[in-house]
Amino acid sequence: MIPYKHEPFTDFSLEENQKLMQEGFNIVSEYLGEEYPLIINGERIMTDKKKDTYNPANTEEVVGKISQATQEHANQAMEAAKERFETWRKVAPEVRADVLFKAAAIIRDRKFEFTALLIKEAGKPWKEADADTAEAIDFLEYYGRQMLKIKDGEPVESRPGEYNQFDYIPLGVGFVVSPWNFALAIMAGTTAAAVVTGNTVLLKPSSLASAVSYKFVEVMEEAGLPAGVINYVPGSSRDIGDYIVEHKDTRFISFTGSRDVGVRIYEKAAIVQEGQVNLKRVIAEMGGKDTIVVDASADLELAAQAIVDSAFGFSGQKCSACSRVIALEDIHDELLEKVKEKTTKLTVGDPVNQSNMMGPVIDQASIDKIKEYIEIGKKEGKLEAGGTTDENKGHFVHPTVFSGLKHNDRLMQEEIFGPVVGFTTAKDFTQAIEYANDTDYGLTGAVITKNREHIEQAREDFMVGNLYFNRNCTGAIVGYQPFGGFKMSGTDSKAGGPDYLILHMQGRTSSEMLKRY
Ligand SMILES: NC(=O)c1ccc[n+]([C@@H]2O[C@H](COP(=O)([O-])OP(=O)(O)OC[C@H]3O[C@@H](n4cnc5c(N)ncnc54)[C@H](O)[C@@H]3O)[C@@H](O)[C@H]2O)c1
Ligand SMILES: N[C@@H](CCC=O)C(=O)O
Repeated sequence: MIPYKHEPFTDFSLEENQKLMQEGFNIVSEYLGEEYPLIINGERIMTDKKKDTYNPANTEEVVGKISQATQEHANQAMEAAKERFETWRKVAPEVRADVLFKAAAIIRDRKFEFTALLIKEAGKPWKEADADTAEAIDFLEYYGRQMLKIKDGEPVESRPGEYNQFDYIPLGVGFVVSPWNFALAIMAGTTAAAVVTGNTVLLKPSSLASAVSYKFVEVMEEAGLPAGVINYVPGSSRDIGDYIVEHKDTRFISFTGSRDVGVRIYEKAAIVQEGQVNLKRVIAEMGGKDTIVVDASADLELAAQAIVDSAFGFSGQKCSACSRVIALEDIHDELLEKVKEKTTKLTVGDPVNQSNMMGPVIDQASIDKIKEYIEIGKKEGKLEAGGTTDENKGHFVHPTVFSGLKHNDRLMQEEIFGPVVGFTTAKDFTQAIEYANDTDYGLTGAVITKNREHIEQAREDFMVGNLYFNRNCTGAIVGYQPFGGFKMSGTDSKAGGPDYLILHMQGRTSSEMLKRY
C-alpha cells in the first residue's frame, strides 16, 4: 500500500492544464441539461417530478434535471439498503477499501471533467473547483487506508484461558445529507466513510448541485460497489428529509449543512419511533462564524492576504470562511488599508473564465440574504469596500468589507455565507481571544502573529475545532488537518481524521473461554 499523500492541486498557469480544463468543459457541455434518475438498488427510476440545477453564473443554463424522490421511493430505498446491509457488512474490509481506491483512480482520470462540472453547477472558480475534486479523491484514498487500519479492532488483554477481542462493526442503514458548497468532496467523503465501514446508505444531495453527486454514484458503481449500497434519492427536504430522519430503520444520519437544519435533524433523530430498536446516531457538521485575529507583531502583508483569501475564496461560501477580523488597535488601520487594497483588485465574473478570481453566489435566496446583511452592516459599521451586486445574468456579489463593528454586532455573530467580512478592534491579545470566542460557533480560526506566547495562549484558549497560525482559516487537507468544529458548528467530529470512521461503527467485545468444551 502506497502511503497516503494528498492529491496535488493543478497548476493552471501551465498551458497544458488549461487545455485539459477546456476538454473538461467540452465533456460537460455534452451532457448539460440532461435528465437524471434516482438510483434504488441499482435500478434507474426517472420520476415525472424534476428539479433543475442551474449555473449560478448564468441562470438560464440548466445543468441537470433531477428526478425527485417521494416517500414511497424512500421506503423502497430503505428496504433495498436494509437487505443489502446483510451482505455488505460481511464483505471483507479490504474489498470495501478497494472500491474506494478504484473510485479515486476513476475520478483522478476524469479530474478535469468533475472540476468543470463543479464550475458549472456550483459556480466555483477553477482553483476552488480543482480543490473540491482533489478533496474527493483524498477522502476516498484516506478512508480506504483508515479502514485497513481499524479492520481488526484494537488489542485488548486476555486472562489465561480466555480470548478477548474488541472490534468495530458497522451500524446499519445511514442517511447521508450533503451541502451544495462542496458538492463533490463532502458528499463523496461522507458517503465513502459510511460505506467503507460496511454500512449501506440513502444519499440525499443538495438540490442546488445534484448532478455531480449522480456522477459520483456512477463512479462508485464502476468501481465495483454492489447495487443497494448507495441508494441515490435526491428530493425535497419537505417531502423526504424529515421522513427519512424519522424512519424507524434509519440507524445513523451523517449531515453537513447549516446550523438550523442540523439542529432540527438532531432533535428529530432523538425521538424514538414506534418499532425503532436503536437510538440514532447523528454526525452533524454545521456552520461557522470564523475569526482571524491579528496582533501587533504580525506580518501585515501576510495577514491581509490571509484575510482576503479566507473571506473571499469561493465568495465566502465556506463554513470555514473568515467573516470576522479582530485586529489589535495599534495595527488596525494599516491592516484595514491593506485588505481594502487587495479586495478592490479582485475580479468577479463567470468562473468559466480562469481570470475571474470570484464567481457567483449559489442562488437568489443567498444573494437576497447577503444583501440584507450588507444593509445591516451599513447600520452597524462603516462600508469600506464592495457592498454591491450584479444580478443581470447570475448571482454576483462584490467582495465587501466593513469596519467599525462591535464584536457582538449581528454582522459579527450570524453566518452570512457570502463575501462579507467585518473588522473590529481589541485592546490586547487576551481581549482579542475573548472576542474571537464570543460566538455560538467554533469551527475555524486563525492567529497572525510572530509572538510565541500568543501562539501558545491561543492554542489553550481559542475554542475552535481548526486553529491555524500565520495562514488562512480555510483549506483543510484530508489526513493533514482533520476538519470539524465545536459548539454550534457540529458534533465535534473530524472529517478526514483518524477517528472519523469509527463514528460510523460500534465497538463489539467478544470473549471466548478456551479449553472448556
Ligand atoms: N462544518 C462543515 O464541515 C460544513 C461544510 C460545508 C457546509 N457547511 C455549512 O452548510 C451550510 C451551507 O450548505 P447548505 O446551504 O446546503 O445547507 P442546508 O442546511 O440548507 O442544507 C444542507 C442539506 O440538508 C438538506 N436538508 C434541508 N432540510 C432538511 C431536512 N429537514 N431533512 C433532511 N435534510 C434536509 C438540504 O437539502 C441539503 O442537502 C452553511 O451553513 C455551511 O457553514 C458546514
Ligand atoms: N473543509 C473546508 C471547508 C468546508 C466547509 O464549507 C475548509 O477547510 O475550508
